[in-house]
Amino acid sequence: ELCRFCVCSWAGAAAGGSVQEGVAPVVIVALNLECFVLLAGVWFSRGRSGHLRCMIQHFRESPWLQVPVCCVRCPVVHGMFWPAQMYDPAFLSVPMAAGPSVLCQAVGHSPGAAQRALVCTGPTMALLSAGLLPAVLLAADALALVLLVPLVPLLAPLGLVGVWLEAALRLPVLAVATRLLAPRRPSGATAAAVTVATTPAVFGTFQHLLGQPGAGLGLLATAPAWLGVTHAAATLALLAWTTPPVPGNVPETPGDVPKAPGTVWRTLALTWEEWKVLGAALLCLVLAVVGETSGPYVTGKVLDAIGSGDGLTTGAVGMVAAAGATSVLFSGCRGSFFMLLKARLHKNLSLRLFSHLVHQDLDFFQGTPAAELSAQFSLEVPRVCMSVPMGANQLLRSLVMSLVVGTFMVGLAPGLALLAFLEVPFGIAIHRIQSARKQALQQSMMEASARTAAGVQESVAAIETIRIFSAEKEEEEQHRCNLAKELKLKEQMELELAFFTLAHRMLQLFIRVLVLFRSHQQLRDSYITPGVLVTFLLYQDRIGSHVQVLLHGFNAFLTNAAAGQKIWEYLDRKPTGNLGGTREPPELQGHVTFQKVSFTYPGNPEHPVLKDVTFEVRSGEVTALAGPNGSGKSTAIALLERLWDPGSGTVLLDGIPLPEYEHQYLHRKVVLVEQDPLLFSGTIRENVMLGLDHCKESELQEAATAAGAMDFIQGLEQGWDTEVGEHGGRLAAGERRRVALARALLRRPAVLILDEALDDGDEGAAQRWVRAGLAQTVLVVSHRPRVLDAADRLVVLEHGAVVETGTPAELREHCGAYSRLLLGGGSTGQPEASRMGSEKGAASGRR
Ligand SMILES: Nc1ncnc2c1ncn2[C@@H]1O[C@H](COP(=O)(O)OP(=O)(O)OP(=O)(O)O)[C@@H](O)[C@H]1O
Repeated sequence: ELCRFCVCSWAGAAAGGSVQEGVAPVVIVALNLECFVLLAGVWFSRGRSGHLRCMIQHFRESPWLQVPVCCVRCPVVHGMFWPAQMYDPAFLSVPMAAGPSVLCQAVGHSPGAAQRALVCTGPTMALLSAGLLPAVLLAADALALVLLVPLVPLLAPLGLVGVWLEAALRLPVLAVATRLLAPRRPSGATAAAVTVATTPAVFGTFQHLLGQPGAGLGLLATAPAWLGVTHAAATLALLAWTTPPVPGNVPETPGDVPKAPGTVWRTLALTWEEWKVLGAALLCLVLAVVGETSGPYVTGKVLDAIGSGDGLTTGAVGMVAAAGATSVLFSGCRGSFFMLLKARLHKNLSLRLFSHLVHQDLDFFQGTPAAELSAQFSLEVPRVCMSVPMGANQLLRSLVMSLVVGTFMVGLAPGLALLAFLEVPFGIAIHRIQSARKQALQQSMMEASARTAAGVQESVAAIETIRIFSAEKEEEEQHRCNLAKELKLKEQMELELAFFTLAHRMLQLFIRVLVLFRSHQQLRDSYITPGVLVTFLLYQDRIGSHVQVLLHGFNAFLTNAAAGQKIWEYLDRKPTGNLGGTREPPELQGHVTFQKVSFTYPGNPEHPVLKDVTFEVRSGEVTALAGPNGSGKSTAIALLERLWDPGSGTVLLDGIPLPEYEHQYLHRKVVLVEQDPLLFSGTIRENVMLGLDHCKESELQEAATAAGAMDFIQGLEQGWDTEVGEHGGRLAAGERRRVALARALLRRPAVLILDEALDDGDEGAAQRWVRAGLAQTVLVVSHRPRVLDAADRLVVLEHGAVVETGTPAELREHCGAYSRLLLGGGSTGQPEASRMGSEKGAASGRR
């Protein structure tokens, strides 16, 4: 906005200068130029090249005052460019009064987008509302100048100071006047008031500094022509660029810098925890800046000393060397300290996030894709941790350097400095346009790369199918096509980078020539010495690069810090489960009671999974949970493992509710072995001993023998020291299960839960373990009739409710749900034998 109004008023100011000299055509040229510069202004302020193209088309096809009327700014969906139809002449012919839905249909937007779309009303209404601000400003300014007439004799002798005082007195009048427009006060009203008030004074100051001493604009109150020209330019610009207010809920365009002050502050607070390293880095930064800035200064002094005939003294050479050495030494230390800071922050934040996440409830993990969580660790944490060290390293250094060097430059030669500073606004303009283009291209590039990567992944995953159908050629062609698209985008990016670099270099060259031209005049008139000129040119070289870093760096800092939004959200998330139990009795019987337990998964609140479930698992017995698929067996086990807490009712262990037990103690005493258990990379021994500091070899052997794992372990070449591979992938599924059983038995659990972990032929194993004291109580979940029949007691679930309990013999005799389950497939109506294989897979798959 500032750019928009600055540019508009500067063009007006330039036109005003020409009018005073009586060159009328320049006014027209200036106003036209202004329009085009403003186009560019809007282009980069919106971050959309499409906007410019759209505008130019409007320019071509309609009188330019209709531009705001024709401009429809639709929210950009998913950060894509404006739809191509936007530039379609057919779209441009849509009557503007047609309303949002017609316009948005014309550009192919959804009705939802149509509601959010910005549509101007009729041409007359738009012009009227857009014209209100300039009219109010003009009226207020005229009034202010009339009021200021009595002060002219006081202000006029003060020269430039008087001009600025006049601007300062006009400003409050203009600002108050814009308040009169409330509640329909446009967003840029203050900027417009400030620009209109200060433009003549700024322009006058430039004229004074660059021209002959004494030249420059007089008081506005004595030159009303100026008022007319400035306001005319501002009015045209405001009319052309006023867009209707943005309604709520319009998504931010990706070009906008994310506003996340919370995340920035929290990132800063995180950095503050390492204040010692940060302090050391900042100290080195200051010392390096001192070295860097004093270098050109002492060089200039040395040159002047040589020029004046004093010659090259040791002291002078020593000063130059000291400045250089200070700069080099502390720049290096500064970089190292910031790198150290980054590494420490990375460690702290990763650890904090991980420790927080592992305590979250299961519903959090079910609702958050694993890929998203791992992306936080691999991408976002490094970005956040890099933001402050990199930002401070680059931004602070460049900020301090820019301020110090800028002040030196103004002190040495104010006129030359102002000329040199012209590079800043134009540099900003080029940078904004470039980054808008880059962002859009990067987005397309990311999509193209993702497509290529997905293609490769898919081909590799489906290599057998490709071979079977001999589709290698098609896959190759597809990959070539993807790569070609990527290459094209890359080329375009490089080309644009080259173009913008060239544009920036040309700008620098142009300003450098201007400065040299002007400095030649000043040298000739003895305003400056050659030493001052050399110092000035050295400083000019530096300030340009520092301003560039500031421009790039600030955006990068905000974006990187804002990347932590999700991380802070995760860190703020409190687990709902209570893990604060303290009981750790030395002995446990392993008696489990489900008392009127009901449960519903948070992800599916409409569907109660357990309803008033009450049953017992007696100590010293093997109890089996039976029931058709989806009857709630695994859910009951999950409650016993405290993966979830019941919605109502209680699960008791030895008469004490589970939440009262200390978390780690409970999980040492209640151990679960699943159908397809997870092994960790490492040896068989390490997997069996997992989490135990030490155990006797005899205990290890006993557990492995009881689990039926001893035979296959002894058969392996490396025996206990065989590597199982990632997730135990080098072992067969049955072998993995036996290793997991050995791991469970080694701990001698109070309650051993076996979820589909027993094969046919293992049916007597659970009883043997209980008798041998390897487990006090065993709870078995199985679909295998032989395993169920071998249990001491059965609990049959159907649709989340207990329908039968008793010994297998009693239940068989009863001919109820259990018999139906064995014979007819229970409530699913499928024969049991045919369901066995598929159930195993389905059950483990869902789990
Ligand atoms: N995480 C979950 N979120 C929502 N619903 C779930 C979840 N896990 C299971 N369910 C649902 O809960 C019900 C009971 O599932 P559960 O896995 O406990 O049954 P099961 O008796 O163990 O079945 P199976 O014999 O096939 O293993 C099913 O309807 C299932 O769809």
